[in-house]
Amino acid sequence: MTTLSIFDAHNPEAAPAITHDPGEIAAQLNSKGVRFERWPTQNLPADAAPVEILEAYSAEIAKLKAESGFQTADVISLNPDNPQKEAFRKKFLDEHTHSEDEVRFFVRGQGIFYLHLGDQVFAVQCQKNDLISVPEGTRHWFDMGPEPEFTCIRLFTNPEGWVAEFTGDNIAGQLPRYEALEGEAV
Ligand SMILES: CSCCC(=O)C(=O)O
Ligand SMILES: [Fe+2]
Ligand code: NI
Repeated sequence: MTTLSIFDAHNPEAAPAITHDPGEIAAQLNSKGVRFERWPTQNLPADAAPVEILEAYSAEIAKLKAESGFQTADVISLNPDNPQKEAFRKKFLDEHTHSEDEVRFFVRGQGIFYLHLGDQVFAVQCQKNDLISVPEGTRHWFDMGPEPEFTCIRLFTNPEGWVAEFTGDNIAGQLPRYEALEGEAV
């Protein structure tokens, strides 16, 4: 179930405020300038090739490109049998920013986006159907967990795609990781 857990960035050990209501999650995120919507998905095989996924969602990608000026789309897809899963998980686990607006659309599985907005961290446990934006300059990180299972379409305004600037802040290490949040919020 999609879940939003809001933490106090200065008191990461305090219990978060938790909601599972998609309307409430959207309202909370929208009030911070973050887009959150639930879009229809198709049932594609877990091992579908990126080109097949981009083709299957070409209408949605065209809509997002026309609306928001996105130039590039790619696909990130992980399964628990991926021998490089630990390295992939690590790649996104530290707080970073992007110098452009980005969108993520979960067409399969789940993962947690942590958005550090002012004095709060919004941990969004995204699921299949969830579309979330990461506005330019937003401090954030992503945890796919130890047994990753997801397919995400990513949209970029930068033709080169994913470029991250790490903040050097270790806040990500102070908040509960995927394993802890998964149990707490379900
Ligand atoms: C679910 S997409 C992988 C994470 C990512 O692209 C990001 O943190 O920018
Ligand atoms: Fe990112
Ligand atoms: Ni619950």
